[in-house]
Amino acid sequence: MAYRRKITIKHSRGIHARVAAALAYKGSEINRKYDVYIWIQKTNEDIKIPITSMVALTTLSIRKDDEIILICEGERGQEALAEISEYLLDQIDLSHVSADEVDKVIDKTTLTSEKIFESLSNGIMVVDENNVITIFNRAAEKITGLKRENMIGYQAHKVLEDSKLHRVLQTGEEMKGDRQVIGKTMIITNRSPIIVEEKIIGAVAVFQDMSEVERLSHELESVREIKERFGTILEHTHDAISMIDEHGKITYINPTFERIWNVKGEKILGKNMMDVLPKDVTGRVLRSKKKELGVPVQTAHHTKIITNATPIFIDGKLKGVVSTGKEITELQQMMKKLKEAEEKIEYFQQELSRNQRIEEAFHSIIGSSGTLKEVLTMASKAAKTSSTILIRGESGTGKELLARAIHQASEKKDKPFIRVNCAAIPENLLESELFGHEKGAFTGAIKTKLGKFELANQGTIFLDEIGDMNRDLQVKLLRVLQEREFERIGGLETIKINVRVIAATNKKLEEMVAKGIFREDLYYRLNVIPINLPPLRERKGDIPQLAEHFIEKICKRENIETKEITRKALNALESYDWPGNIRELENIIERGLALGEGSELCEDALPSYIRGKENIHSQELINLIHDDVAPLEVYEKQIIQRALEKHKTFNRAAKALGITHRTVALKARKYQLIKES
Ligand SMILES: Nc1ncnc2c1ncn2[C@@H]1O[C@H](COP(=O)(O)OP(=O)(O)OP(=O)(O)O)[C@@H](O)[C@H]1O
Repeated sequence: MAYRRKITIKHSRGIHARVAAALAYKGSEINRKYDVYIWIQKTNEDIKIPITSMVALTTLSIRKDDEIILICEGERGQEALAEISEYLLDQIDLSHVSADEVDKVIDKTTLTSEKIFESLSNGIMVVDENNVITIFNRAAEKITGLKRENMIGYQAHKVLEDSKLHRVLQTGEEMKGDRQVIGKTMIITNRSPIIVEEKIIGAVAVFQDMSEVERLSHELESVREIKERFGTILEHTHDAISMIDEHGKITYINPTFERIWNVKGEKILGKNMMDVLPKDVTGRVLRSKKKELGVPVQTAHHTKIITNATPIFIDGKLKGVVSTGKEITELQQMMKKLKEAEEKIEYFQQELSRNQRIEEAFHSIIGSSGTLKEVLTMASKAAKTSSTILIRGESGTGKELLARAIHQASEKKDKPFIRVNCAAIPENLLESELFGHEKGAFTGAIKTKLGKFELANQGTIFLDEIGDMNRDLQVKLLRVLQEREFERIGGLETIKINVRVIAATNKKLEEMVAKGIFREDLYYRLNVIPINLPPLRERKGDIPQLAEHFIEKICKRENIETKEITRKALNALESYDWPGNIRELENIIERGLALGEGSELCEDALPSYIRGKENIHSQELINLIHDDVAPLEVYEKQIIQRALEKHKTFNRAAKALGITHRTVALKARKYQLIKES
């Protein structure tokens, strides 16, 4: 029960410090006596102050004739109010109060104030009206790094350079939020005058160390920035993200989550996840406190997602669960696309390296005539397979060169390329050359020898002049082509091989087959991919390019300066028929470079039979006194031609030349001296 009473203060100086002390003393006496609690309130203010608090009473600044309300709680409040009112209205005769009692109250109040000052974390510096420091608390020492004994009793502006309290004393105006740096510390200071009875009796500065606040504000700023950034990421990611707190309440879901689960944030935020979306994994993780990764979940839309849910612990305490979910369909599509892209890349890489390999391999074959182009296209296609190839063409047309290029362009390029010239090896040795022999297999076989087929295993064997192989060997070769196996001469072991066969000939195999010289079955086995290299006379357009190529090649080899070929010389080369084909052209160029003088390869450096091809028929056949020596075939052709012109029939021409009728016929056909019917 509270009792109230309004009274007017009559004391001439209002409730000043000593009156407040006396009143506080009296108030506590009455409180005890009647077992009550008394407050004082100014009529126009809300705040009520316990009567026992001297400092608080003085802060009310109650003057003479001010109205106050006395409030008393307690059963005997009426009596207590009567006694304290009487005391107050009596004008508080201070002479009746023992100085000792008042001093006690003042002491207590002063000590309390000091304790308060000391325990404040803000620095406090008080000066009197002369700007002499009277209070400098511990926090002030700590913040400014200055010692109290060097401050108290000294004028503030003398010991603290930046102190502005003297200005406050002069103006009586407050200075708020003044920032200053003392040492390395940022300090914010509020300064106020202390005014008693309208007189400035001092000033107080309250300062606060802002370094920590600044640091915290920076930290807060960074945290805010991070929050903003993560917020943006979360809002825009394609993953469904949700968070629940430790009670299972939904605290966050992002737009993808809303879409995938067909929910609206404003409807489910704050609700329990288990109630709203029981299929979601987060509830389970909240209970188990263990993360779950890669959990397939079927959402409302029949969309399958893969969810990862992780509990969040802060200082060891479970604070909630965060989950991320990715649509499987999207994932699967991405995987599919990735796989397709990988396959494509692999394919293109293979194609690229294969094409590069083929291009490089065929780079050494010069010529751009249509016929050669066709041959190269065919050969590059054949290179991609492992089929047997039969290269046809006159001597010197580049059969071996092409065979090597095919090998280089093929998958087997890093494996051996073995060449066997079937015409150059005596018949009785060819078998052992091709298939090898065991030690003691025949006289002279002193040790086991590997054949060329074994050496070429995994690679390519080039059987040059295949038309010169005898029938027995043809059988054995046929078996290798069919079965991919053979035995060494004198050996029992069957040797398996994986070899690409490229055969070459300048012979007319079809005729040989017809005559029974060449096995038909072998012919078909070899002729899987036929490639015909045209003679040079049928692609004369390639001559300038070839000539240039050989000039460059030879000059480089001989370390001499490259020469240009004159138009006349080229004309001469182009008018010649080249029975020895490109090999012959290469030789002529080499000879011309060796014999010719000057910076150009001129017509003079060419042999006379090439220079004067137009007059060949009218020329003396062979003039060996001249330094020009042509390939044997050139002379042979001319001799046969002459003999036939003179003797008309093969028989008589043969007799005149001292060779058989058959040889004359063969040569005449070879040099196209007769019309084939
Ligand atoms: N198109 C070409 N470009 C550059 N050089 C070539 C070309 N054709 C052939 N040659 C060169 O001509 C010479 C003869 O070629 P290759 O030995 O390949 O002919 P071949 O037809 O195998 O001859 P043979 O039947 O007499 O064995 C080689 O030096 C070769 O490098």
